[in-house]
Amino acid sequence: EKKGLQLLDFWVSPFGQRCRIALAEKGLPYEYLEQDLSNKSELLLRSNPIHKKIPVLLHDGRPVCESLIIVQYIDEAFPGQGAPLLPADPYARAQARFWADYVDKKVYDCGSRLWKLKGEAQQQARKEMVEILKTLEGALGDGKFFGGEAFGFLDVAFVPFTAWFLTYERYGEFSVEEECPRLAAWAKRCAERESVAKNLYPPEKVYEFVGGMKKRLGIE
Ligand SMILES: N[C@@H](CCC(=O)N[C@@H](CSO)C(=O)NCC(=O)O)C(=O)O
Repeated sequence: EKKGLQLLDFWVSPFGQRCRIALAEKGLPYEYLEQDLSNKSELLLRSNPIHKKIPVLLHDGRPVCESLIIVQYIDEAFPGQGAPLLPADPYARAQARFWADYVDKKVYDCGSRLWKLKGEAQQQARKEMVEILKTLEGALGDGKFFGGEAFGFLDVAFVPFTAWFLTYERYGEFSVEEECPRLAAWAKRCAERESVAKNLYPPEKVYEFVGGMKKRLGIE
């Protein structure tokens, strides 16, 4: 098997972007392998036979699956590289993992309902999304980052979704700036970091991608 790091990924995936940002924050070189999810490669199917999803990190040929697990693996497998992503204190680690799990449980699913559904169901998703973002803004408090002074694990877990805010705002007819000004400021702060700027796509590109998905799904 190949030595070093390969990342099986898909350009617009917020889950894959978590891994790209973590690798960049650690200064770790890796081979990026874009995957065709409509015609999955042998490599993807044998690297993640259970979920058959990206991202998958291959470390000296050994696969690590699930984006939050990959980010934590990177932190643990390369301790000397760059700053730690997870806090040292076990209680702080538990809190960071709690909120990363919250992001995983809430944001993507609610966001998908926001652009897939219509009428009452879409209104419900809009209400939920504003609630989710306000809750996350509460977790941020008046910190510079979710990790406090330092950009950390929870920032990595959530920041890819900031490229979807424009899409959520347009389909949900709300403004993140208005509803969650501190969260909007955090997103701008993160966007100034090279690891984020290099790995997120412009919100308009994400909006176009979602428009294409709606067409492919036959949702006008
Ligand atoms: N919990 C996982 C989710 C990955 C995922 O949804 N990957 C999608 C593309 S991004 O939306 C995927 O690979 N889908 C392919 C498929 O479902 O066939 C993680 O955090 O890594």
